[in-house]
Amino acid sequence: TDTTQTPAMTDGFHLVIDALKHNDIDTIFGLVGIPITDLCRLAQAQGMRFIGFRHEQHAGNAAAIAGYITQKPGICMTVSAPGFLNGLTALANATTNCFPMILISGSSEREIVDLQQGDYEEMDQLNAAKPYCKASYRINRAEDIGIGIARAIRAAVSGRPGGVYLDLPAQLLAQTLDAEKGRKSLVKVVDPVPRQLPAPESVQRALDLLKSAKKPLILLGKGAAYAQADADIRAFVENSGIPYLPMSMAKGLLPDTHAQSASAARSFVLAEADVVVLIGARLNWLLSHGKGKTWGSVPKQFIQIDISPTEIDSNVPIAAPLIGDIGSCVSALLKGIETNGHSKPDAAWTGAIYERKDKNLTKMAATLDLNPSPMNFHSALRAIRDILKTRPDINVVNEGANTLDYARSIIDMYEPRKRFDSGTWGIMGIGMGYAIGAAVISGKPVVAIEGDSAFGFSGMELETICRYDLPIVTIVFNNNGVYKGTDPNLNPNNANDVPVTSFVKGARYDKMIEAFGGIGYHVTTPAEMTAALSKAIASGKPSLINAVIDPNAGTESGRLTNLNPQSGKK
Ligand SMILES: Cc1ncc(Cn2c(C)c(CCOP(=O)(O)OP(=O)(O)O)sc2=O)c(N)n1
Repeated sequence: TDTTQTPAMTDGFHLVIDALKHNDIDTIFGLVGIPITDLCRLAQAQGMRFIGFRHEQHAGNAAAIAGYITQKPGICMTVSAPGFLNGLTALANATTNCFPMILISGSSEREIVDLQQGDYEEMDQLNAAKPYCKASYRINRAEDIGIGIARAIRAAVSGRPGGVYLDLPAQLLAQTLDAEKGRKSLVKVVDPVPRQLPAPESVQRALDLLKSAKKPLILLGKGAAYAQADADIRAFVENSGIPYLPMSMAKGLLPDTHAQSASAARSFVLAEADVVVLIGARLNWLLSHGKGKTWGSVPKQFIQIDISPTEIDSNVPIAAPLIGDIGSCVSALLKGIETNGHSKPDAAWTGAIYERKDKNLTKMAATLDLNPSPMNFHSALRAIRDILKTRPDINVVNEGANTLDYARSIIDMYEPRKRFDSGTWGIMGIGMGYAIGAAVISGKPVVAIEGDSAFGFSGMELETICRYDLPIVTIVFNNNGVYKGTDPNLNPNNANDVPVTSFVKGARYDKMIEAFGGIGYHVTTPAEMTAALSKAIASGKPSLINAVIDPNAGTESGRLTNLNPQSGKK
């Protein structure tokens, strides 16, 4: 009898899963279909967690948040062409926000696509992705799957984190390879995020500038939260005594109730500071590009920590660039202020900030204490704030216009990497994807505070949330429209036309989640909000609170009203 053993074989399907697992990746967010359905089945069969979505953009957003929380790339898997395109929005958003994720999409055969012969879901995905992500690769041979996935992982997390596109032509998955050769082709990425230390002379320049400051300010961006250098960042703020301002996703690095937080005096400190230390915060539109009336007339000198040298001088001259990873740079500054004879800021500066904070907080408290009917953003958010203050472990997702702007200042955060919002791009639709990503990865409950229009972008994922029985409470701020719900019908030819910003009056979003087995609550007062939110969190079940908000409350575009173009026509 023939005693020669036919060599054991493997295939592209198995090598993709083996390569991900070989790099300690255990979760895939995606939406199946040709050619990845069997790949996702195999992932599950091999013990990976596959979370199936209803739209690829939300799977991608979940993957992005997984990356932000873990510093390992979140994985989103989609079908070719339209599925890839739906995921591309999330990939571009991840890249803009510096969240590490890999969008893996099946694709059509090169020989057909390149001759444009009209393949099923034909698209040149690799080139379509290039402008919107940090790197994009295609793997054509099974023996290259190991190095290809390693390359994608390193590209996603090293340097400035971001989105990577990985293109897998359908035939690649079907290719077979000697099992031993396949095993040897796997690559475990070594030191994917190497420390990048700042030059000593750069550190000294920054310390000398800081020492000369009369009104120093520290600005913490979401990069500072991502860095997971929490203890050193807190020590640098507290040991230097310098007031700090957290950007929205950096809230919680230090508790928002911290004495050195200048959030309640944001306008004052941005205008009055003379030396500003930027830690993981870029001078983009969120910071008025570092110039103009936001920054007042006091000349500013910036110390900027960034991993990328070309970020420096992007908008305004930077007096003391510190290039390196945030952990290494903050650690160097922390050591330096101890040895460089740094003294705490003048009491005149910290006292002025305290005074301004106190005045602003008193003014805000007055609005918060009002209890109008129907509820407005403030009265609803006050009830939510008082519940969340008792549960610092709960993740908060937040999007909308007024809902985003008011929640950012009213809902205090106490722990890092617990607030996920529209971020650098101001994108709507991140809600349910971010909530699922945060719940799956952190294992902690999520409260998603959503404008009703914002919720609409990802609302169908309520079914996903119920299917995986995730402890996510979605609160819809229901004011019957985009921004507000009070626009008139402007159509001179149709008295029954619908105003461009309006939604169904009195919509009951709480009934939506009941359709999938979740628990719905309908609230019209802060007291009802308090009761419903407490019950929903305690239940640990997928829940939705439909919060009726006064359609007249708020402003168009929230605080961005001024970005709406105004015609010069008189
Ligand atoms: C993908 C996408 N589409 C549209 C917008 C424009 N937009 C939209 C549609 C917003 C929603 C505002 O309505 P809302 O009900 O969610 O907010 P309120 O909190 O003001 O009620 S905020 C905003 O900038 C966007 N930012 N992103």
